Amino acid sequence: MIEVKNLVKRYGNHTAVDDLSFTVDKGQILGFLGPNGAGKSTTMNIITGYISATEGTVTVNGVDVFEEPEEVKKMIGYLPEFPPLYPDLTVLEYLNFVADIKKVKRSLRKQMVEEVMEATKITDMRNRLIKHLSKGYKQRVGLAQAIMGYPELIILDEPTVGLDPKQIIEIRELIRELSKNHTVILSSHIMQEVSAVCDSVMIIDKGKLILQDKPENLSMHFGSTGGLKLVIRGDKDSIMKELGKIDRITKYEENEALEEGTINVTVYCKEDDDIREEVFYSMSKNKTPILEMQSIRMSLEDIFLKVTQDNSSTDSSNAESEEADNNRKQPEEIISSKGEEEDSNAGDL
Ligand SMILES: Nc1ncnc2c1ncn2[C@@H]1O[C@H](COP(=O)(O)OP(=O)(O)OP(=O)(O)O)[C@@H](O)[C@H]1O
Repeated sequence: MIEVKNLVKRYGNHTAVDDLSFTVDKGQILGFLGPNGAGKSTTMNIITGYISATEGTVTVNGVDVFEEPEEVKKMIGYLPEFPPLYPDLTVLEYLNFVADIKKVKRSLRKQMVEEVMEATKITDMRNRLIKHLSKGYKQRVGLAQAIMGYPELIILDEPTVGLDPKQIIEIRELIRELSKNHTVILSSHIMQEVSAVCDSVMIIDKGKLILQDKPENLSMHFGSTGGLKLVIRGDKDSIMKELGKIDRITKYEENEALEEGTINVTVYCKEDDDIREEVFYSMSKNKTPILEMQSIRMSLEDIFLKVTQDNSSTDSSNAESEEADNNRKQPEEIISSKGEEEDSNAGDL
């Protein structure tokens, strides 16, 4: 469905997106995860045709974003970080306006507006001015404009930012619902969020892809934390003496044994070391069988913290520039000029 190849975006000598390649299959929800300034919004803005790339290609259903931006835009619904809403319009007026801009056929318009309001659960708010809606409802209206015209691909930039926990759950449910008929890419800096909603997670840091996998597989890529939980049958002194001969073990922690005649012990080694085989052969030679062996894996939060910490040393390069602020357009500019305009300030950093 989407193929991003060797994408690069430079602002002067600052590289916001650095040789990024990935694919998203039809019907998938891809979570785009990374700390502030990782390059999530920039990548999304390029996919939607809102800004240009310095290098690389992006195709949606085989259509090149840079060669046929209009075609691609028809396939994409976009909820930017700051949704393009008009506070002085009612929900219904606004959605009719969006349908108009998206060139929804007149004969289909009334029904589609009703369906979209139904899907995003805002029908009851149809006659309310947008400025009088809560943040959660405004976000739903933002989602409604993104799905108007039923694009195949929906891109959501930080869709739950600033919402309270109840609203967050509701928006996540909505996103899951949407994925039944659409391919969804959503960005977030909250690990919990992407693991709760997405089929696949991509972690980016400083514009580079760190990894892409299913949420449940993420920890595997980071290996163990250097810890190995063991249940071993046999004499405690003999086991501890044997383990003591393994130089690569840096620390032991004895836990309460749950089974008679066994010991529970956690052994630690350096983070990038793997002592499983050595422990196995050592205990085998000692004739003290290992009944259980479990690597202590990083939690999703640990992984994200690791990525974030690694990134923090380069914070100065991620400082929001004046240019970035200037780049944030007013709602009407976003709707009318999305993708049609080159990021004219690029290169002046
Ligand atoms: N118009 C611009 N001019 C100069 N630098 C920019 C511009 N837009 C973005 N950047 C820089 O590019 C980098 C990536 O920014 P981007 O907004 O894509 O990150 P992000 O992952 O979406 O972050 P956040 O979670 O904070 O929104 C940052 O260092 C940012 O300051």
